Amino acid sequence: MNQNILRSTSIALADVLGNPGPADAKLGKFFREHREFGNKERGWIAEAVYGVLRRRSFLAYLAGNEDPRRLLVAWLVRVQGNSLRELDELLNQQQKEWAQEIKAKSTDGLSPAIQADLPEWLWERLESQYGAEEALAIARSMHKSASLDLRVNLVKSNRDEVLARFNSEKAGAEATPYSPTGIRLPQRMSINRHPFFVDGKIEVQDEGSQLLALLVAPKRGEMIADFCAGAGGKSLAMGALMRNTGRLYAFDVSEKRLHNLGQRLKRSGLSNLHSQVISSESDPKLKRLNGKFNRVLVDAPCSGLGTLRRNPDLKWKQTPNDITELTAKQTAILTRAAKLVKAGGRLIYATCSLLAEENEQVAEAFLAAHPQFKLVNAAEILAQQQVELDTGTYLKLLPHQHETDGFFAAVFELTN
Ligand SMILES: C[S@@+](CC[C@H](N)C(=O)[O-])C[C@H]1O[C@@H](n2cnc3c(N)ncnc32)[C@H](O)[C@@H]1O
Repeated sequence: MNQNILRSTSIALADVLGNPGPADAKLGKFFREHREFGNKERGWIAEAVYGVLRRRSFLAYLAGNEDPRRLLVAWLVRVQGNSLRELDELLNQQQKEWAQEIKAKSTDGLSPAIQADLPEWLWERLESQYGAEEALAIARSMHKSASLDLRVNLVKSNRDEVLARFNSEKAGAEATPYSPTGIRLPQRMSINRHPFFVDGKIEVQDEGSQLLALLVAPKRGEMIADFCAGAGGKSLAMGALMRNTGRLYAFDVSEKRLHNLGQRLKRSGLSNLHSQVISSESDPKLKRLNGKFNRVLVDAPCSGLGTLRRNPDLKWKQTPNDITELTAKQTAILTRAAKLVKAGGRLIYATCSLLAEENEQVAEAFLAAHPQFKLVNAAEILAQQQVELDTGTYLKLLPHQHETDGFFAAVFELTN
């Protein structure tokens, strides 16, 4: 790597820090506009940009400000632990002086929010919810990048076949600890051209997300709705659990996301999945489906704070006001989706948030307003699915404990 790469990285970082929009989309655009970089250089730039986003407040403290170049120098010296000699080719004279100054800076007495690398409001919420020690452990576990988890598509393959193939390629693949269909690769690698991916034998899916599909526990021949299907990660997992029988409706307000689901559907070999764009949760199209479903999954739009290993920019973008708006939306979607459930059927509410406001509080308010639904123990359902994981009545996955993204889920059953 050379000074030119560092200059380009600081341009990409300035865009990600200074403008609205998701970091991955901005970085994608940057690479499309800078085709001169090869795979190795792109990897380096992405790692540096994400590395800074994960430790932004710690690095800003060390750098003295948020100048992207100073943040990058601080990341190289204090997070990556590079010596000044190792950085000789990469830094210009002025940057070498910054590096020296940053290396010598004491970090004694840093505030907990800076240690956790969270905005103050978010640190306060996590601390009051989990206690200081666990909140810090959760936050720190998200300073690292996530492993690459794959889901084996049981309609086309099995876990042994996929494990054997990746291990013959020396990819260091392992079975995931909880999901019976999961495989974990230690390194992020480009999987899109892998023959098993092209053939639809595998999908990229975090183990936590796979567990949510198992928690829905759809059976062969049933009517299932995925109310917020997005690009269909959980729809595809559920369709495979149903062994391509029954009927699975994938709803979403985003035509673009459902279009992406369509692309993945072709590879999956599933024919039991029907996607439908809705205008909102109160789309009149839904009326004819009231009381028809054995299972309805609401994988609600949320703050995404459980996915900070992948999307570290979210912690700097969300505001307390966003959380208030999201909880109102989550409640409205859950309330409407509940009408689709048939007697004896189940409604599953899920988020990838860590905040009680979006999780337990939404679930409790729903139960209070809908006495015809009762809460079902998530650990018991998972045990029936051969998954040994007991996080209590609710499913609560935390990155520092389960090495998955942070997820919450509550299962409600409509009494006969
Ligand atoms: C957490 S994402 C879903 C992820 C998806 N289930 C998966 O596993 O890949 C939430 C989704 O809710 C959708 N959404 C937002 N408002 C909605 C609404 N009122 N009704 C249905 N879907 C909605 C968003 O477009 C987004 O795709």
